[in-house]
Amino acid sequence: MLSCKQITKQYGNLQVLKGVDLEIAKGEIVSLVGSSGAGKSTLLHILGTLDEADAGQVLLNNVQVDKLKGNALAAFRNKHIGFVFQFHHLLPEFTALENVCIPGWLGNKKKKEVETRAMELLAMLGLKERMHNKPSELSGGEQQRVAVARALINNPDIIMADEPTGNLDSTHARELHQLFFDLRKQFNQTFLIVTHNEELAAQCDRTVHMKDGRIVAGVN
Ligand SMILES: Nc1ncnc2c1ncn2[C@@H]1O[C@H](COP(=O)(O)OP(=O)(O)OP(=O)(O)O)[C@@H](O)[C@H]1O
Repeated sequence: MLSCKQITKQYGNLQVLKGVDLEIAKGEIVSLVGSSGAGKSTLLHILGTLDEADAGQVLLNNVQVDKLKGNALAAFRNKHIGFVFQFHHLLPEFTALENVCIPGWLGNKKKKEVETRAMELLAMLGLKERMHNKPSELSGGEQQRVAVARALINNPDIIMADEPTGNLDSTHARELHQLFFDLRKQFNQTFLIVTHNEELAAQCDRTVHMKDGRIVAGVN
C-alpha cells in the first residue's frame, strides 16, 4: 500500500537518511522507533509528502507521490493521508467540530455530508458532548482525539502519527493507543507511528528500528 525505495535526505553536511526502503500493507499498524536524531520524523515527513527526499521513490497506492507538485500534491495529501502530531495543531479559533470538518471542506465535499461524518466520528471517539467547544476548553486527551477524528475525516489510506502520545499522561496515552487498534478493527485503518513509547511499539504488528539514517531491523 505504502512503499519507499532508497530514500536519502541531507541537511547541509548532515546525511539524515542514507537509503531507506520500507513497505507497509493495508491494515497494518507499524511503529517506527530509534534514538533521537535517527531520522524518524524526517522519514515520516517524506512519506507523508510534507518534505521532499533528495533521491528515492515513494509510492502510495501505486501513485508515485514524489512526482506530484503544488496543488496536485496538496489535494492528494489531503485526500489520502491523515496526520496526528504530538502537539495536535488544532486551530484555536474553531470548534472541535469545525476543526474536524476543515480537511473535508478543503476536499470540496458537500458541507452537510462532511459535518455529518465529523459528528459521527466525534461521537465514536467519545466527544459527542464536546464537539462545539474550542480546543482550549478540552483536555489534552480530548484534543488529541479531535486530531484523530480530523485525520480520519477523508477516509485516508494511511494515518501517520509523530509521537501522538508524547504529550499525554499514561492513562490517556493508553486510551489513544487503544483507539488506533479499534480503528484498525473497524475500518482496517493503516497506521505508521513514530514513537518513543515502548508499550505502544510492542503492541504494534511490526516495529521498524532506525539508527543513523538507516533501518536496522524489522519484525518484533
Ligand atoms: N530542517 C532541518 N534542518 C536541519 N537539520 C534537520 C532538519 N530537520 C531535522 N534535522 C536533523 O536531522 C536529524 C534527524 O532528525 P529527525 O527529527 O528526523 O530525528 P528523529 O529520529 O525523529 O528524532 P527525535 O526522536 O528526537 O524526534 C537530526 O540531527 C536533526 O537535527
